[in-house]
Amino acid sequence: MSRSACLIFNPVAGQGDPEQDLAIIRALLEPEIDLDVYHTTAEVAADKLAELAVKRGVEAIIVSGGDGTLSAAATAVVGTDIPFGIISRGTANAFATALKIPDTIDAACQTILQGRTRYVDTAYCNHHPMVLLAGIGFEAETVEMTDRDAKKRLGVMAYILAGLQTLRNLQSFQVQIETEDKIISTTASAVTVANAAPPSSVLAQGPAGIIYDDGLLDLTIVAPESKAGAIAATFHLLQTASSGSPVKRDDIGYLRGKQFKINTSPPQKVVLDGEIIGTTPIEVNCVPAGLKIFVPFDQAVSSTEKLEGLPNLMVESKQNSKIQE
Ligand SMILES: Nc1ncnc2c1ncn2[C@@H]1O[C@H](COP(=O)(O)OP(=O)(O)OP(=O)(O)O)[C@@H](O)[C@H]1O
Repeated sequence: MSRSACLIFNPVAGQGDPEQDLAIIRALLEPEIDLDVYHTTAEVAADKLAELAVKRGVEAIIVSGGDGTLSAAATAVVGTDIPFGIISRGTANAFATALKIPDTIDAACQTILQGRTRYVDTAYCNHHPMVLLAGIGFEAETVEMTDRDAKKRLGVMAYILAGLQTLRNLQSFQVQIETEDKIISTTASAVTVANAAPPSSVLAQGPAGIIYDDGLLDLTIVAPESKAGAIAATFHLLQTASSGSPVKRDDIGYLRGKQFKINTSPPQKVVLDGEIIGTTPIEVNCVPAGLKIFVPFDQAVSSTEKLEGLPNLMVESKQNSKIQE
């Protein structure tokens, strides 16, 4: 057998039968990959298991669980250059969707077997590694209201019900956002800094498309003046995200940058990749190409460079001499 990997498996994630899920994963992967399987427990989380795997110098790390498990494991793999395989078995599967990885066990395993990898950006938020997004305000309140029991019973509906409940008590706050070249002050109900985001993360969808390998973060400010305005703004974000056009409402703003320092008055809860990490202030810094993930063959890899066609082009490698004309 030529390939090996550490498989980190959360036995309580999602609504499926974990024993059956693991049997399917093993049946699909083990003919080609020598798997070393570790289960997460209530005490030993996926980040600890991934950290130990990195220390052992494994060839690849494959993680199977919900968004919490995938994000936690990814934090230990950021910056290591160890390929990261994603087998999503959660409620929302935002992690896989944001990174355009299939979210069925079968297709996710095929993606890993194909062995194609690409680099994606990550970020640090107050020194915590971040793959998807940091949400201030509305999103953090919604996540806090959605418990594991509700998710088991209701699935994604649990988030929607919690969202509606939060909307009923919609709070706005003063926010100050410092970028590399400006300081912005406004009133908002939600501020979201996204490295990557699935379409379902509506509050992150200010710009037309979030690019996860451009070395930049996308910040969206949602500042409705009433509950009716909040519903209209959310609907507008849904529409513009699906049509790929930028937002056009006065109560929604967005900008891109390599880093953001954000403070609010009063302090607001912060959710980072699905987990509450504390309250504002936060500082978020992009880490270009921080994570190497297995991706499907049909995923278009956007080019990071285009030089061909330029007049009198000559490109020289710094090690060798001229390599392209
Ligand atoms: N063996 C276990 N027993 C109890 N809890 C566990 C165990 N393994 C992991 N956990 C807990 O599972 C949580 C992570 O769950 P995860 O997010 O992967 O699944 P989910 O909640 O079903 O999915 P989603 O986040 O997509 O809704 C962590 O809080 C972790 O402490």
